[in-house]
Formats: sequence, C-alpha cells, structure tokens
Amino acid sequence: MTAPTPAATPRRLELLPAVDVRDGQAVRLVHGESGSETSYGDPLAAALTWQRAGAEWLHLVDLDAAFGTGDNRERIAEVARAMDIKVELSGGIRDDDTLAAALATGCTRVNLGTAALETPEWVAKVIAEHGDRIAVGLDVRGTTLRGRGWTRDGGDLYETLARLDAEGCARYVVTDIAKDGTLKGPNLELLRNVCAATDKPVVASGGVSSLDDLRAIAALVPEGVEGAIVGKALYAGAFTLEEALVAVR
Ligand SMILES: O=C(O)c1ccccc1NCC(=O)[C@H](O)[C@H](O)COP(=O)(O)O
Repeated sequence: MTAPTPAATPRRLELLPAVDVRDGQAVRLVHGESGSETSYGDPLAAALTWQRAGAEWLHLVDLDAAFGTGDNRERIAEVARAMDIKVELSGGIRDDDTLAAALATGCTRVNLGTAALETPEWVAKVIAEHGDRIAVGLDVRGTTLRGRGWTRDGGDLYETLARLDAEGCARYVVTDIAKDGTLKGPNLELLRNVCAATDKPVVASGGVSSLDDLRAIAALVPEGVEGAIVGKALYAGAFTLEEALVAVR
C-alpha cells in the first residue's frame, strides 16, 4: 500500500514592515507625494524594532533615490547590513551602478519600478541574470503605472505585466497609490485582478489600516498573494507587528 500524500501546509501571508528613508530619516508619505512626510526618526532604530518584534522581512525604500532628490545609499546599506532578516530594497534602482550597489548590501531582493517602464531591455537582462533577486514594483493609479517616484505615467498595468511575465519576472509588488499611506484599506480588487493575470507571486502594498485588512489580504494567498507591506499602520500604532504576525498565522 502506498503511503498517503501528506496534506500541503497552507501558506502563510508574509509581512514586510516598511522603512521608507528620506533625508536620512524614516518617514511615511501620503499617496507617495513628496512633501507629505511624517518623520519617524532613525531608520536603523525602526528596522531593529521590527526585527525584534519578529519580522522575517524588511521593506526598505530610498525615497530620495526614487524622487531623484539625491540618495540615502550609505544609510540604506547600513540598515540592510545590520539586519538578520530578509530585506527587500526599493527606490531609484535603474541601472547597473544602482543595482550593483543595492545587491551589494546583501539584500534578499530588489524592486525595480521606473526602470521596468523606461528601460525594459535592461530590466529583461537583469531578470535573466539575477532571477528571483529581482521583483518589479507595479505602482498604479487606476490601471496606469507610475514611475519616477510615482510622478509620471508609465503605461498600462496589464500590458506591462504580460511583458514582464514573458521575460520571467519572478514576483510583483503591487501598490495602489491612491491608498498608499492613507490607512484607507488595501485595494483587494486590484490584488485579485493582478493575481488573475499572472501566475507569479504578488506582494500587496499600500493602505493597510487594521488587522482585518491583513486578514482580508491573507484570504487572497490561495489566489497568489504572497506578502503584505505595512507602513503607516505600524508607525501610527494601529496595531503592533506582534499582533499582525498572530493575525495572519
Ligand atoms: O517604493 C518606492 O519605490 C516608492 C517610491 C515613491 C513613493 C513611495 C514608494 N514606496 C512606498 C512604500 O513602499 C510604502 O512603504 C508602502 O507602500 C507602505 O504603505 P502604507 O502601509 O500605506 O504606509
């Protein structure tokens, strides 16, 4: 008699607390708009707080590099190197030099945004070279992608997704800019639609306000959502990371 196949363990939603860095400080923006910052102090202290609270991932963003107002390369590298957990690095990674610097921090993966819209050949090349160390951030208003720190239109979401899928992109980080930093809840419909359009894992970003929001995103794991980025809700004290980890267990 053959042994019964063990039931597959249901996958758990990964949580990625966010540390967005502007002018050396951890900040949160509203709709990703430059000038809407609320400051939360030292980014390393914030990252260590999330790590101590049990995070398995850190979502680390260089906002100045994303906006083209400079960069926080040293600060970002310092934070990434201090982490014992996995790090996803985002913001201004657009060419060989910025990609090499990002990967050299030892981060687990990087998110490309603007480059996927403006230099698709380069993105196809680095996807082929680096595999799942490359994710693409699909930052949208409606179904229109936005690049350059979310300030410029960059084409249709689903056309770009089909192209990136064909090039072997390993995963997508999907942000509804209208929700980002607003505590208005995630765009579950957008997440469902993107999951229906790709077989690749999707990381949800923007708008999480409550443990119920996280449970609602976790309910989309069978459809292809792998993780959720949480920024403002943690900084505003809407819930603790410990509570969030229990809620999606
Ligand atoms: O990720 C980027 O490259 C970026 C560029 C320009 C503005 C904002 C950017 N990222 C913001 C984030 O990734 C947020 O940390 C994340 O969406 C969390 O949002 P929320 O939970 O709503 O605070």
